[in-house]
Amino acid sequence: MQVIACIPQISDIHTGCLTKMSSTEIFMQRLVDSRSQQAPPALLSPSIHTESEYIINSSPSPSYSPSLSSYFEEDTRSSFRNCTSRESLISTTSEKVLLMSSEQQSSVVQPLLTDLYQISMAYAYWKPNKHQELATFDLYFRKNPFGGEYTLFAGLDECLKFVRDYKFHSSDIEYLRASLPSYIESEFFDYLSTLNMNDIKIYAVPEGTVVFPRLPLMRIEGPVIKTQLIETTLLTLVNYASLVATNAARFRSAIGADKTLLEFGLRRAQGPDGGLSASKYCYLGGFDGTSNLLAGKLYGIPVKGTHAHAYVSSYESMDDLSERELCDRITGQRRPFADLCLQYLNVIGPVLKILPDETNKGELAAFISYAIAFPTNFLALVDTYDVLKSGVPNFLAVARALHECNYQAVGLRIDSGDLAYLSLEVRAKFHEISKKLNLSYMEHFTIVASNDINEDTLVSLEKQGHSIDSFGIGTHLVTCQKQPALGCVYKLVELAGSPRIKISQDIEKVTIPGRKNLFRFYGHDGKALCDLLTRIDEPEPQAAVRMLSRHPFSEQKRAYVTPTSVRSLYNLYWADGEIKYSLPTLKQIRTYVREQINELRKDHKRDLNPTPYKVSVSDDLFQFMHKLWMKNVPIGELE
Ligand SMILES: Nc1ncnc2c1ncn2[C@@H]1O[C@H](COP(=O)(O)OP(=O)(O)OP(=O)(O)O)[C@@H](O)[C@H]1O
Ligand SMILES: O=P(O)(O)OC[C@H]1O[C@H](OP(=O)(O)OP(=O)(O)O)[C@H](O)[C@@H]1O
Ligand SMILES: O=C(O)c1cccnc1
Ligand SMILES: [Mg+2]
Repeated sequence: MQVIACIPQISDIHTGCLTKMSSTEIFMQRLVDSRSQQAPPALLSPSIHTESEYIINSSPSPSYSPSLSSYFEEDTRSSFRNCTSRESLISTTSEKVLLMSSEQQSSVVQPLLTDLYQISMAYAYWKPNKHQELATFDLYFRKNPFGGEYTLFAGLDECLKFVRDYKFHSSDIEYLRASLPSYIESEFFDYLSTLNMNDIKIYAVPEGTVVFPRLPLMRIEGPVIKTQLIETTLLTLVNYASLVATNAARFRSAIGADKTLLEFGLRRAQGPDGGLSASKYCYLGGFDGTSNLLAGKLYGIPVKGTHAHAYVSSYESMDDLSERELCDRITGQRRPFADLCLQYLNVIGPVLKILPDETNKGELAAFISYAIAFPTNFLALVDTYDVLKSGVPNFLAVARALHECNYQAVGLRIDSGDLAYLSLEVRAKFHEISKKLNLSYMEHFTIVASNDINEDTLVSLEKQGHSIDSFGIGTHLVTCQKQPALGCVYKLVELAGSPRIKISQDIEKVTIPGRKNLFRFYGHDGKALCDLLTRIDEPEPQAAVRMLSRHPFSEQKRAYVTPTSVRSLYNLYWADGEIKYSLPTLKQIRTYVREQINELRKDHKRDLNPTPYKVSVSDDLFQFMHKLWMKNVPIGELE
């Protein structure tokens, strides 16, 4: 079986258009192949063919305040206008691609993507006919990641697609028959082969909601065999998604709303599926784009990119240039572009106080060649030899020559050295040149920085002062360097109408029993005050009504709270075999994430020792839980 994410795509952004038929057919064929001959009916339904054409254009907005206007809606701007707008910096030229409907799920997400013990338990539930007993499970985590005090809930959309498409295929059943002990009754496998998730219910907080430890992010109700069987897959869909989305949001908070953040992590991610998920959920968490083309195609994320050192070092001298001319954008006249670049290097050198002879001519040739290939999107990687003595003067010479041919360069990327210092020095040189040449836009060329950037680097760069417009971030973002896993768990809280509790010596690990509701209280400033869990049949808390909220475990920790407004956090997302709630697009979730983070008080978000947010329980739930706790803990005997 092949994971869709591994499959080489039929075109990349630089090589032109995909044709509608071929991409659909090939994509479909791969989906089918990858599910061992049988594609699930949902994947073969005609709806998958309803894809529409989009233009991959410049990004919608480099800022952190994207409007709902789609990246793909800005489809009519000319290349030249793209290149002059700051929004389009380092984006690719306009290319037509087909955006696949994101209705489908990576084929790796399927019922066998689970732990053996789920199937073992399923059989053990089924054999004594216990499997239809109604169970409730809570999915939650116990500690916020990265030393922070909030987490973004992500992955819900994928969980819902998973339960929607849940079906063991004949090869899965064959595999299970061959793998499990031979005395397992054959009827169990027959039962599994007809199993679907139509009679379970999933309540959840909306995807993108800011959440906290111990809050059930999802409440799953239904026959115990089914609700148990989906544990591992739901956890794997939520854990990394929420972790990396939270990481992205923290990077965003560190650098502010006005900088462009690009995810460059595919090469460093934990495998192809990890790379694809990283691109998706970093965008959700507040990044502006990705270098990952497949993520762009599948999820409609803006794709952006520059070039690598290999390209620069592939040229040794000006003699390597096989093409030296460029057509003027307006007149169409052929211009001696390489000669113009050399000429302008002689003008720029003295202004920057460098000897034109000293810049690396292989680098200059590479820049010239790249500018001829992408005259409207020229962005040069300037640190292959020496940023200030070679890369920047060469870049500026080419930019000036482009101007002569009625194009505007976009900017440059720095991938080593002291990024704060270099960016300020480079900006100062832009300033000098723009004054000298009387070309004011040159002062505002984009400076992209990359190279092992993490959250602390961003915080530090902000403190030092810098002139970077855009950050390309890979390794530390997608691998979640500071904390590589979120510990979401899935715990039974009720069976056959009776509450269940899991006791632990570690008080934080004791589960909160029974079916519960979840409310967020807001203060008069519109900021979130605290969250409150109640028993399922308690009356809903009301705005302006004072009520007692209690710490779930510490008896003495309690407070009266009078919320200005109250929000019920759960929606019923899955019931009667269908997704009940119209799911927002990735872009809408991204906007919601920003609103959610704005609802949090600053002190919960600061990078050093943030204030913990209060997650409380109602008095009723507190009493209920502690009674059950007492009942379940045996009294010790001292001798
Ligand atoms: N001004 C700065 N403040 C804090 N961290 C910075 C700053 N500039 C760069 N960094 C970070 O410092 C690290 C520098 O990496 P490293 O020591 O490997 O140097 P380098 O510039 O990549 O060296 P080389 O040119 O040899 O590859 C990177 O993680 C980078 O993100
Ligand atoms: O640094 P990251 O945050 O992971 O971002 C992605 C990196 O990937 C690229 O180069 P690569 O690391 O492959 O090679 P290089 O370090 O030698 O440039 C790019 O130049 C960045 O440095
Ligand atoms: O486009 C880039 O500059 C890029 C893409 C991936 C990794 N590093 C850099
Ligand atoms: Mg690197």
